[in-house]
Amino acid sequence: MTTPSPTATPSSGPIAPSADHAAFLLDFDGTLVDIAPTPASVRVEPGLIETLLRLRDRCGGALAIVSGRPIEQIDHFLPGIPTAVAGEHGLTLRRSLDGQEEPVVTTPLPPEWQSRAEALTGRFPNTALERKKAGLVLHYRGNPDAGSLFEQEIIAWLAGQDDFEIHPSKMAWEIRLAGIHKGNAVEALMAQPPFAGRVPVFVGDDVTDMDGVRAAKALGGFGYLIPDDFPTAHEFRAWLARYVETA
Ligand SMILES: O=P(O)(O)OC[C@H]1O[C@H](O[C@H]2O[C@H](CO)[C@@H](O)[C@H](O)[C@H]2O)[C@H](O)[C@@H](O)[C@@H]1O
Repeated sequence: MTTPSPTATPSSGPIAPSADHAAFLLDFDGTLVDIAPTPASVRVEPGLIETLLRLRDRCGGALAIVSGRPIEQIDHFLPGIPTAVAGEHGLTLRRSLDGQEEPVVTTPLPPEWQSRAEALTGRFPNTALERKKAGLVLHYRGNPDAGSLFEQEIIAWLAGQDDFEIHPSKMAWEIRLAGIHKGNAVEALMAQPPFAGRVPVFVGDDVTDMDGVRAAKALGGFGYLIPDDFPTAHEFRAWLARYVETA
């Protein structure tokens, strides 16, 4: 359990510990960047890199991105910015800027699911298949009518096995390893420097982020969701920009 720390309140919005006590663990899509038509088309807003670098500096390096995306995608959009990155909802972890991704032992995804998913997304225009280290995402933002059929198909593929689960995402269905969630990543990060001993502040926007919120609160910290606590991702980023100047 972390000891109580002074809180800082930027001119408006939720409270957070002062920067010399805080560790920030932030979601990417829908939080640091607005949701876009495709995963590749998200845009990092002008000023965000500067805010994150200042945040990392003010928090003694305790800045992590905890994303559903693979780590290399976070590196692409935020190169050299967060100290640590957890990818694929906590399956993968790199704890430091110059460190290596920690080795992961995964159950191999049954190859027939990949070919079934390719066939399925091939039947529906403007849908897409995203492959991860230990999972698949079937995106239907470009064709919302495909969503319920994707769900039914995936549920049928997964029947009779316990290694993988179906999870909802924003206009997407994801197959992931059972038991993997962002709460594990928050706990693992908070156990070691530069995060250990600080008060976690987790911010996200999606169902997958609720585990991060729960873990941060269980560690004596703060967990915030968009739109419950910040009306929009843009307003969260504006709050963060004010925080780095005042906290
Ligand atoms: O945990 P996050 O960092 O929020 O990542 C969650 C998923 O984000 C991506 O998909 C979502 O964002 C896309 C870009 O805005 C959007 O086009 C898509 O509809 C959303 O589902 C990413 O592709 C997934 O791998 C992440 O799990």
